[in-house]
Amino acid sequence: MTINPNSARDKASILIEAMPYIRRFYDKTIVIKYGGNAMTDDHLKNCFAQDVVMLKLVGMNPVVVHGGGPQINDLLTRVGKQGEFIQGMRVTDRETMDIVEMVLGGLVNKEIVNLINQHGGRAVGLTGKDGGFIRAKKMFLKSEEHNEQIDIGQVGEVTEIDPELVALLDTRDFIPVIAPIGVGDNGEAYNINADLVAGKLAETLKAEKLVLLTNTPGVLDKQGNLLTGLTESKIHALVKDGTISGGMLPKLASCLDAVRNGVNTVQIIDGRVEHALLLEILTDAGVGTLIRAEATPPII
Ligand SMILES: Nc1ncnc2c1ncn2[C@@H]1O[C@H](COP(=O)(O)OP(=O)(O)O)[C@@H](O)[C@H]1O
Ligand SMILES: CC(=O)N[C@@H](CCC(=O)OP(=O)(O)O)C(=O)O
Repeated sequence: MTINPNSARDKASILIEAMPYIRRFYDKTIVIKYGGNAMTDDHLKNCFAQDVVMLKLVGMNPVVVHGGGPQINDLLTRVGKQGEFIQGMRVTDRETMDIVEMVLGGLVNKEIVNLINQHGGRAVGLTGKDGGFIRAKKMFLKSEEHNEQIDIGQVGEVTEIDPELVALLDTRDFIPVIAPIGVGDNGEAYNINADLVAGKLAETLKAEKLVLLTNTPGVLDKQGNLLTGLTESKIHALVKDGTISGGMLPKLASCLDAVRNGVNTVQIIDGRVEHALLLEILTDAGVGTLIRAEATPPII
């Protein structure tokens, strides 16, 4: 059927289509990871902010965790430094850490907060230092060949998230917008991959859904076809044969952690599509890659 958006009947049917989704997600927490690669142009950023406000207005509790990898790279280049990644994690020396905090906790966080507020929401920006709510410790990577530890500087892994601050904001209908910076036992700042924070936060908040917006249609096979219904064993096979690499590695690791720990649905979607978030949550047209627990039957 072709939908004519000018016809009253078709407009109504689009709205009615949203009803089961609104019912399902009403009063539920939805953690949204907004990747730096999906923050490409102003129009898309405005669409994203409108979608978040819409979800809040229909009674859901959206919590935004944002990245900003490309935006950090831009500032590093301006100060004459080159960004370096190992296994999808930025090598973070002290100077880089300062830039990460400036970009994530400052520029990117406040831009998203401002956009949501301009569209009628009430967003509040946080980093893990606020209320000390994201605790972290130093992360070491394992070298694939020699099983040795690789030190990548001030990069952290989440040890604990205190859900109270987010819950408090929720009671007053604020929308939390969270930058992935954690705080260590001695007050030191850690640069944490935003996917890892989003996954852990979804678990801690017992979110109904985790949605990750990025710059691909989802997880693709070697021919570029979209894959969905991915389970742990399928993901391991795709990592082993080199289909999955770079930034997709931490993304899928945190998706798997989230489904293992009680988040009902985890979906990677294309943030370059206008209103991708709204389409994913409120319509039958949601696309992208669904990640599911091994034993769960496919949702559709
Ligand atoms: N199998 C795959 N399917 C899709 N993307 C992949 C795959 N393997 C690696 N990637 C890379 O992962 C990137 C997404 O991760 P990342 O750059 O960290 O995005 P974000 O900033 O949204 O977190 C894609 O742009 C792509 O370059
Ligand atoms: C340790 C680490 O790699 N941290 C990331 C944090 C930002 C991020 O994750 O941004 P995206 O979601 O846009 O990739 C970084 O420094 O780029």
